Amino acid sequence: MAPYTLRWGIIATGKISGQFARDLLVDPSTREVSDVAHQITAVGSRSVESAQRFIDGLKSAGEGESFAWGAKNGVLDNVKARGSYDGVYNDPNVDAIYVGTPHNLHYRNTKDALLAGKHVLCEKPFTIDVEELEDLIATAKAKNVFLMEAVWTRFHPIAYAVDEVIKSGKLGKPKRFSADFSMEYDLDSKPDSNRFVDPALGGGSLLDMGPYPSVWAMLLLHRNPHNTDKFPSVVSSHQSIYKRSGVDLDSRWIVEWDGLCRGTLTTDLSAPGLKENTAVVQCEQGDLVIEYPPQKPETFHIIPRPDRFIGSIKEKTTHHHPVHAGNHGMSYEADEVARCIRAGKIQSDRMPWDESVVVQKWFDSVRKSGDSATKGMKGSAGQ
Ligand SMILES: NC(=O)C1=CN([C@@H]2O[C@H](COP(=O)(O)OP(=O)(O)OC[C@H]3O[C@@H](n4cnc5c(N)ncnc54)[C@H](OP(=O)(O)O)[C@@H]3O)[C@@H](O)[C@H]2O)C=CC1
Ligand SMILES: O=C1OC[C@@H](O)[C@H](O)[C@H]1O
Repeated sequence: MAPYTLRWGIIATGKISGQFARDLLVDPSTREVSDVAHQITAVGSRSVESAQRFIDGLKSAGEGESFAWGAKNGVLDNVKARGSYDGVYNDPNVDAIYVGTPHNLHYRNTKDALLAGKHVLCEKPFTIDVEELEDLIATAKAKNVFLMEAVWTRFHPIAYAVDEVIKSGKLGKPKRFSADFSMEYDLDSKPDSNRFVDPALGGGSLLDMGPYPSVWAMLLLHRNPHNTDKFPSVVSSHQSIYKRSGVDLDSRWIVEWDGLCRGTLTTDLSAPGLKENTAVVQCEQGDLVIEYPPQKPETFHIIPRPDRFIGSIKEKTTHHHPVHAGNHGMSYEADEVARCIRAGKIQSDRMPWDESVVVQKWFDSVRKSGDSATKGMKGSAGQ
């Protein structure tokens, strides 16, 4: 049977939109996919020149680059450069919109696309606050269109492999959890307009990096068969402030899953991160440990408890699950969007709205309890 082909409109021509578009141009068979395929039919930017440059860049992939396949095989046939985002929302040749703008714009761009009747994949973090997110969900329901937060990591091969271990029950009940995303970003060398530095763009470590320790909290704890708490909340948090602009340099928060355990989640723009244990769940029978980087890990370990504690895991085992060669790792989430839309679904079981809401509420709590320049930032829902 011919694959179902989803026609994408890309909103914004920044760094990650480029990465997402290049992954749409990779031959799906290289990741063993034959049921869905992708086309890019429009690119929208604040300037038509930038949209055209973006398209030209995709078309001029060098021989040997994995995304050269798409240009030769029709993925960019009939693609249009648009000098406004509206031009993409209103394009009848676009089925689904990818939103790759800074955090403060996710709500406005996603809402406009949904209102135009388009399906939407919106970059993380979904919105600035949970009111915005709830409004987007209500809009997707009202328009009967698909909506998902682009948490790409959830769709990586390693995420499914970790699921299997958790669901097998061999680790037993979780006792505690920690997950971190840190990177030495050198904010001092960046201009005031940089999206990490500028509070008006939703800058700081929490909103940008917080989705990744949260991925592992959701996969290792929240979706764990031992968990019954649908609304785990933040019981304590702390933020350090980057003085020049007032954004959070680091954020730390503790979440409690009632009846299960607590987890510590951290983000940091000033330190390089933990190579071998970026996320750890300690369970009755042994530990599961995921290596850096948390947004795209390739390796996890299952580790026995320390010698003087008895557990049924007797030997350390190491498990490698890289993304397929030639693929940055974003095509898997695009495949999920295509499959859901083909099936007539408006949300994904793998990245459901209620789980985005749980995480968004953590960010709201940490932000509002802290002292950063985004503390009082209100989303624009209802305005
Ligand atoms: N999944 C992942 O791995 C990653 C996700 N991200 C997420 O993607 C989003 C974008 O990040 P990234 O691509 O790094 O950001 P960039 O700054 O590289 O790009 C953002 C783009 O948004 C558009 N834009 C519209 N209004 C503004 C504005 N006022 N200021 C700046 N840009 C504006 C611009 O495109 P134009 O001029 O064409 O309109 C710009 O190029 C964020 O939500 C981020 O968290 C980022 C990196 C990795
Ligand atoms: O989503 C992301 O993943 C990779 C990071 O380097 C980046 O800051 C972030 O936006």
